[in-house]
Amino acid sequence: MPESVADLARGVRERSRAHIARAITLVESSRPDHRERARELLALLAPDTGQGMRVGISGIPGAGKSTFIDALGTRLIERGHRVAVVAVDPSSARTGGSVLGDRTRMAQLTASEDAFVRPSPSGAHLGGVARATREGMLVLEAAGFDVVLVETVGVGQSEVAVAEMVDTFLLLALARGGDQLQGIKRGILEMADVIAVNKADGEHAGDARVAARELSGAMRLMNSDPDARRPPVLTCSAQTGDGLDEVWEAVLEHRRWLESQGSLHARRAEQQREWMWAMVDSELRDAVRRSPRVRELLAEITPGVRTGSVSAVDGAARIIAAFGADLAQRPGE
Ligand SMILES: Nc1nc2c(ncn2[C@@H]2O[C@H](COP(=O)(O)OP(=O)(O)OP(=O)(O)O)[C@@H](O)[C@H]2O)c(=O)[nH]1
Repeated sequence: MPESVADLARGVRERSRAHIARAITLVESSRPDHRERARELLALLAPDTGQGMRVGISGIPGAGKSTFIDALGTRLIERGHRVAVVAVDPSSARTGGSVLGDRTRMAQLTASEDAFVRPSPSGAHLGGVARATREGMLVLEAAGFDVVLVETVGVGQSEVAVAEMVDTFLLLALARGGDQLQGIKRGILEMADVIAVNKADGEHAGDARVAARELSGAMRLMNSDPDARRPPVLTCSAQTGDGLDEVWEAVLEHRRWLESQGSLHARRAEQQREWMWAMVDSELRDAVRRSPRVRELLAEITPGVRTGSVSAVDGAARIIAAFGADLAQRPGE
């Protein structure tokens, strides 16, 4: 007999690590009966969510994300915070195991009672992974974690998914020889609320300062509106701890700026609305793929779509019609 959802919710609120882990496993599952229980659980926990500071942390592999999160998280715990780390890494589906949020990469945090480090959920498509991470974040907020760090790799669409679930988006950059912007996509710079050039230590300290100045200049060029907020570009060393307090102060500063404009509330309200539609998209997509008529039709038309004898437009219209026919027959589905 599985434990009741009410017991699970109580355990989460009482901060039992075993309950928290089971609750996150439940919200990560895509099985329809688990989804039903997850919805009930999230409804019970809803009054205790939302109070966390949600901070996204992005950077190309090797930028030092895990070292940074370990060091920053440890400092925040020393100041009395409780820190959760979650991740969005759809590539973990391919490797069969998650890279981000790996326990061994955040040794200090993992050992702390006031931290909870959860690897990226695995999943075939980004929408499902992002849903699971977002719901995991809500569970952790209900368990009293007041800082939630959401880690992601600095490539592709996962940054967008993370930006849509956090209050502040922090980009960790690296100083490189020559063109400092190399490897950082413009779209990611545009999403950044705070930028920190990491590994500003030893012989590289000077390079990091140059890179920070160049990035700062690039941000000015990207947005010429004199009234626009420009993300600060700082330098830090996750290894020595230099600059970490300043980076956190910049995160808090961004938060105060959002609050002063009423934008924190507006940002979250907009995220909720977009989130609702993302769920509709993802659940519809799953329902269409489960529909028996659609499955039959797919077997019939997919070879033709590949060779071009059935156009993609025509194929899509027939899939939707087949799904509609299934729905009409079984309105409860
Ligand atoms: N010198 C220096 N090295 C650092 C710093 N931060 C991280 N590193 C080193 O950089 C390497 C990559 O750091 P990680 O924290 O694993 O980087 P990551 O961005 O999580 O990288 P992936 O695991 O590939 O996603 C490790 O060898 C770290 O020891 C720093 O501030 N200074």
